[in-house]
Amino acid sequence: ETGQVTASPEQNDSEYLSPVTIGGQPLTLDFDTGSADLWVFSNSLPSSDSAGHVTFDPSKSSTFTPYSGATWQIAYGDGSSATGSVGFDSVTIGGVTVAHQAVELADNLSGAFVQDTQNDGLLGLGFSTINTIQTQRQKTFFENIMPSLALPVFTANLQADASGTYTFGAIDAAQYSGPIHYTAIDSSAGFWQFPSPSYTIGSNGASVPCTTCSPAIADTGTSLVLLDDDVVAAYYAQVSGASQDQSQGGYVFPCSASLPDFGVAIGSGYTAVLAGKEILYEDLGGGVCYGGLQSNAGQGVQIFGDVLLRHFFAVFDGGAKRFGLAKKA
Ligand SMILES: Cc1ccc(-c2noc([C@H]3C[C@@H](O)CN3)n2)cc1F
Repeated sequence: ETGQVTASPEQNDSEYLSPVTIGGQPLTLDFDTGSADLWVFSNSLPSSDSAGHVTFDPSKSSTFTPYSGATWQIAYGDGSSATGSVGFDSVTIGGVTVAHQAVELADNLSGAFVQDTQNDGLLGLGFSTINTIQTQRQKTFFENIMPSLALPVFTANLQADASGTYTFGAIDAAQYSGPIHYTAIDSSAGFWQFPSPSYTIGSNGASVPCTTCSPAIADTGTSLVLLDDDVVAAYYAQVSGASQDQSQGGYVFPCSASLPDFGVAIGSGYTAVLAGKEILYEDLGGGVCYGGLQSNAGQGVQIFGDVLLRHFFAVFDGGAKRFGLAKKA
């Protein structure tokens, strides 16, 4: 079987939200290839936290079964966090259903989630080695559905400031053109992780080998592209007027600045290039703009988020354990 759902951007394409039905209840979730928990706002949250959000009410689902004693607690790259209890229910995405999916019910979460009222929770599409359910971690929606899919894959066709698509079980030829450039992934850390051994700066920039570059992960749940400090410094050294602004939390530059193209290696065979203008992430006002390339704060992994992914058609191949990018159709 195959299924397809829309991916709708929030402001600044900061995240993409997709419709999911859980126990017959429709919710809007942030699909995140950088984590492996499926959690939702639930009616056990204080109303001060759930105001403005759609909440899942297990008592209204005829198919919900509690997983008594199980708990979960998760923290995200930006410091946001959530915790709660666990049950199992039927989860449907684009007509594709897992009957017995672990569903994590938030009964406590950090402010950023409360304020983000379009978002009713997250759906992890990483590997369940990083699922946080204790004492027995549970599989993701994709891991559960994979054996029933026509192809053991899902694709992300995110768009800049427009509605895109997640597709499960097929690589839709109508969504891309030319070859898909694959790299093998190492899922041992729970991510869609691959080496990124070089980068390019400028339209005819030579490829800079980067033997010390951290491996990269494809992360639909991260808005920006977070790079090793030496790489991001090398880029903004080419942008006149760029500086690191502590108050804004990263590199800013004059909105009128000329931005060089930037390319990152996807494994050793392909360099994904972003046009300079695609690196202007947000206009902060006063002629100051915030960059889409920022530091990974020495995390030891480079995070290729939506600023990169929204310019490509991305294939997450769970069968062959590989990740691929292609030009959009
Ligand atoms: C308010 C809010 C905060 C964070 C996130 C978030 N979702 O995915 C991720 C990245 C970072 C890494 O943790 C896994 N993928 N971050 C979503 C939110 F709605």
